[in-house]
Amino acid sequence: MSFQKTAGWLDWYAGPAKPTFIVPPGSVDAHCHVFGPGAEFPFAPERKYTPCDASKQQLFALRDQLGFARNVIVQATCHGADNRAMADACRASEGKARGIATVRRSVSDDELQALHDAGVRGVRFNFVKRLVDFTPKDELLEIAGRIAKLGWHVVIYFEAQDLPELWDFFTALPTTIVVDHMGRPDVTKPIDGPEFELFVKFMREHPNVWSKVSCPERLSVAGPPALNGEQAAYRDVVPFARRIVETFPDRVLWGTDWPHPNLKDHMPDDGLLVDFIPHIATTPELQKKLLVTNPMRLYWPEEV
Ligand SMILES: O=C(O)c1cc(C(=O)O)oc(=O)c1
Repeated sequence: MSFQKTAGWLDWYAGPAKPTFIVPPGSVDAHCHVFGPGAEFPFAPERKYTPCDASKQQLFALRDQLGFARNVIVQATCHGADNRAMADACRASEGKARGIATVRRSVSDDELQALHDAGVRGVRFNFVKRLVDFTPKDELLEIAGRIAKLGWHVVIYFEAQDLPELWDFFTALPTTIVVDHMGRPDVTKPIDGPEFELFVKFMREHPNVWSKVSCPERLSVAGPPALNGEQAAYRDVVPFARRIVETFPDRVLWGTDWPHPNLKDHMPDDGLLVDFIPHIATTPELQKKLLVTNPMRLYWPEEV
């Protein structure tokens, strides 16, 4: 099948810089996606956007270029609950990728087991309205109860203003919870204002909650973009990410978010995104936790 990209779609950045920051050995890019390729793994009919292709081979080439050892491949919403592209990439990685799936209540135990065998270790619940249709909470709780038995966790994606309304649901989940992109703070608001404080409280009061300190390119308002060798990109996001890394050093993960769906302004150079890391994890100890120890504990516990 051939697909027409959403109007204005920005393709991922070809030929990223070699990062100046050398990541510690065994580093994990804990949030990235594959898109199709559409001809092999068609995009889902219910999708809200149609991306460019971004194949497993291209993802693995990026991993090597950036100096990373492993990936966690998160099911992208353009594939709905059809996990074939993600699972195929995990299987092809020879143990160097784990996956996060999207499933419906109708998923069978055999299907869950097959995903587990491919390397899946969690499911994603998405509350960002421009990306997905609403799924009833009782369906999500039922899924969470089932995947908990496999030792999986739940990844949640939501926007900061929706946390109050979602709080009771999130705190009822029985597994480890991983928040995508710091719960998308509005970085024009004060770092010690009520909105971000609520997110910090969410993590402080719930030791099962982890956060990805990813996506400065999505959250930044003031820039500058990670392009053309910029070594101090997305300065307005730094205090937010740094606060989470320093307050919860054992519950943070980092990912490129390649191939960066739905960016409207610019497509970052992923090499320069890696150079963002030492601004938010400022010591070798914090960097090792963020990039190696934490993701290994969550995704490859049998190796630690
Ligand atoms: O903000 C987004 O548009 C976005 C979309 C998806 C997805 O479509 O799965 O994943 C992300 O991590 C971020």
